[in-house]
Amino acid sequence: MKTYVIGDLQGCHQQARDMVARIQAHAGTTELRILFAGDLINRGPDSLATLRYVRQLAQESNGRIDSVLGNHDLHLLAVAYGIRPAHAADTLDEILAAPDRDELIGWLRQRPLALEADGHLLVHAGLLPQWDGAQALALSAEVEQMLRSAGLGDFLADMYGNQPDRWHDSLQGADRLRCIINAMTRLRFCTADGVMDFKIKDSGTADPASGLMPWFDVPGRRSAGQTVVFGHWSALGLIIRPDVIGLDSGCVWGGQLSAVCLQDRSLLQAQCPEFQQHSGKQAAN
Ligand SMILES: Nc1ncnc2c1ncn2[C@@H]1O[C@H](COP(=O)(O)OP(=O)(O)OP(=O)(O)OP(=O)(O)OC[C@H]2O[C@@H](n3cnc4c(N)ncnc43)[C@H](O)[C@@H]2O)[C@@H](O)[C@H]1O
Repeated sequence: MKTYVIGDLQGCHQQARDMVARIQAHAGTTELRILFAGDLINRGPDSLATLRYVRQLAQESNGRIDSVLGNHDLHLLAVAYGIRPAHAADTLDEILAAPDRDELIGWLRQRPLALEADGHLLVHAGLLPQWDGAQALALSAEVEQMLRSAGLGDFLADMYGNQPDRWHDSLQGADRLRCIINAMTRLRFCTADGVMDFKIKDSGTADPASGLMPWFDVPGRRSAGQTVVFGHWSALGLIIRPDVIGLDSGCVWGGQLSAVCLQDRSLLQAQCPEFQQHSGKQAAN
């Protein structure tokens, strides 16, 4: 069995199809598992086709193809439930108007926030330093139970916000779920104590004086013994280390779509058209 993880697609349908075909060729006759790092949709040109494609792959795969949820996937749920207005930059209208919208949304809300695969832990954004892999999976399951429940609409109204910005085991209710979601789908930087920052998005580094560091560089983080695979951080770009694999190399921003084989760390990359101009580039112009 070979397991490949593909980074953030963000509605880049053709690039997704091409990457899956390359993975199939790369794996040859070996049995294959394909996981997506979340943010299947939004910002890119073809969110509807991308969501339909990944859902169909997953449904035909007998559990061997799946995706974790990203912040843009959760945003689609909130817009579809009428909780949040769409942003001007969203490219979600086709999904919202699609005849199979309910099936697509129904599939999306069944997806996990975290997955274990071949000793690796997959999550869209990050983990707080207090969590080991087992606790992260248990906390993900708490959110999944809510997303699949009849209370989803009410919860989505409570999902937004940056507080509480740190974990405590005693957190309860919407605060607890929001903290888990913010870490697993939005986190980039935090302090050594795990206080989350959501302001810095367009950089791979923070001012050292701020006390902020990438979540995966927090000394003594409890998940360090297991390789964590994540996406979300396009300004950081591809990172492959023994303890972390970061796979958002800016597909939708004119970068690459990246995929990695977890067994041997083979890297597959494809250059993508510039569907959106990123903030770093605008600042340089
Ligand atoms: N609890 C909660 N609270 C609030 N919102 C919640 C939420 N739960 C879910 N959400 C949802 O989250 C959604 C997204 O929020 P946003 O706030 O828009 O998301 P983001 O951090 O910009 O993340 P994104 O996933 O787009 O990151 P990327 O690295 O590609 O892009 C990040 C930036 O990097 C820049 N960038 C990309 N590549 C770069 C490069 N090479 N150099 C410099 N900058 C670059 C881009 O211009 C971009 O500005 C919202 O719609 C919201 O609804």
